[in-house]
Amino acid sequence: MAEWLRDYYNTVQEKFFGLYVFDEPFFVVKDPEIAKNGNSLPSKFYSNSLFSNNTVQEKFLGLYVFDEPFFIVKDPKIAKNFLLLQLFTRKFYSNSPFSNNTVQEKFLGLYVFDEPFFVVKDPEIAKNITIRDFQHFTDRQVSGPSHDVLQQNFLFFQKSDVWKSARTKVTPAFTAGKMKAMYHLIDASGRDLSRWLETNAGPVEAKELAAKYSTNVIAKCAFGIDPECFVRAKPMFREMGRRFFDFSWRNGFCQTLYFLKPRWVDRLKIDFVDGTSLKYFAGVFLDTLNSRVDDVKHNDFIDLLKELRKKEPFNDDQKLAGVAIQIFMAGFEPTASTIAFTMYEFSLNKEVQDKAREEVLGVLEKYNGEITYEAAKDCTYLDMCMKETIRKYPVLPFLDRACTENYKVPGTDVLIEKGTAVIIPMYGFQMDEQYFPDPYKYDPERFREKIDSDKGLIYMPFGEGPRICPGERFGLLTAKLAIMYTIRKFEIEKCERTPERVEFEPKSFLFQSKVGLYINFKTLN
Ligand code: HEM
Repeated sequence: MAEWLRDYYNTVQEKFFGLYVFDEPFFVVKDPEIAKNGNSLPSKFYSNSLFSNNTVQEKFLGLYVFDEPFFIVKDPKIAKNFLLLQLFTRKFYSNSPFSNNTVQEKFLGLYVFDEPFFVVKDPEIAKNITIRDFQHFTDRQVSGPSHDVLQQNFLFFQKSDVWKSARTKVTPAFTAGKMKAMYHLIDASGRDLSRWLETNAGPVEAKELAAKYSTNVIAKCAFGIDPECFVRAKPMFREMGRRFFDFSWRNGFCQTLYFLKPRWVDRLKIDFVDGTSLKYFAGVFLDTLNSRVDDVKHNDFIDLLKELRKKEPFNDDQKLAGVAIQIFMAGFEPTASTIAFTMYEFSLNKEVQDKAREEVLGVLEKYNGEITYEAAKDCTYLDMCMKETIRKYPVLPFLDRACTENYKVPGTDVLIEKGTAVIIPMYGFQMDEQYFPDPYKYDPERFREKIDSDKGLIYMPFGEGPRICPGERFGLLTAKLAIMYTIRKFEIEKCERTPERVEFEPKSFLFQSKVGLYINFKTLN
């Protein structure tokens, strides 16, 4: 990467160029005169005496002194507010802070602290990295915490052969047949949601509503319990789940470090999520596992994990608990977020909502008014709506990979060295108007035709390649059912507290709205 930055440096004719680090512009100096003047950094830079007509108006700037990046802060808020992980990926992707430079290129590089990151802007390179040349990028850059057996068994964090073996064992849990077998558990949660709305119609915070529903679903499927999120005032399962991704400084800081400074995580033994919640979920899972009589089949994830107990490397119950917690963690939040953002967009786009309802009611006539697995499959317009939701709100802002074998970018002299972090800014691609015109418009019609990925990736809400999300089918079915149960009986409307547009929470590495997504649910006549 250092080499690449040198190339980058050599191609720029200007005396300086710009880069974004997080969502803020960096000013990189190429001119010896400017660099020399930089010796008296603090006063000169701070006082604007060098570049009075340009970027030193910004709140901070950066420069290289030889090959060391320096970051000069001019704004007191920045230190507090640097966890803008999700937005930096889009800004990098879409525009250069200084318009005439190399961000027109197919990729760019940057330092995050002292680590080089390779940022992809080209669909073909994105496809090569995730699929065709996957053998060079088998791992994620994110830390694989070695200090804790539960978190070590999160598939998302696992590396190389350990990941490959675990992934092979877990994949059979997500086939269409397994989804069908678990359908009754998801459906029961859909009924809970619908019943709750019947007595609580009016303004409701959609994310909390959706999180209760998806927590019910995954608790039933992976922990064998019903947490009764729609019945109890403060269900423990939900309260503990909330701690995983709430907007605390602890989560913001630690979870960002997992992606940007994995070595610190290992050294400092930092947990990705709150330790009390981890212990709680492990306890619930192990209680269920140990109480199950061997020959009774439940057709849920626990059955599969019980099978795995007999085999390596899942011969330790703590490891199995880690897998169950991963299913919960990776599953409940993205699913809830997809449901909530779909409801939110329906509240703003009545014609889309009406069309989806018309389809659902039409399909249900064929199934005697019953929502079934087959009925859900028949709602193809609703599929288009889901796809549009996760285009605009893709849960994760980017895909991350680590280069596991030196890789020469085809058609260039650029070498990505083993160990370099790679970022594919999914949000950038999915909001790029050359691929998705008028990108802020919620328009499910974009998905009437299949997105062409022959030449490269432009749409990847579940990731791509061997590390693609295994829960895609499960997540989409769960989200679809929630919407079907809602719109068949309720009109979703804007209310006074509905935000005009969504602003993303800067402390979260996932896309989450900064404010509650309040919307009105009105019973249909
Ligand atoms: C709408 C819902 C969901 C979305 C948008 C979503 C999105 C994603 C994305 C973008 C990735 C990273 C893929 C990559 O790096 O190429 C991922 C990974 C993963 N997801 Fe999902 N996900 C969803 C639901 C679920 C569900 C329901 C489960 C489990 C029940 C799940 C389990 C996982 C796991 C275990 C991984 C890591 C896979 C690996 O590294 O091999 N996800 N998901």
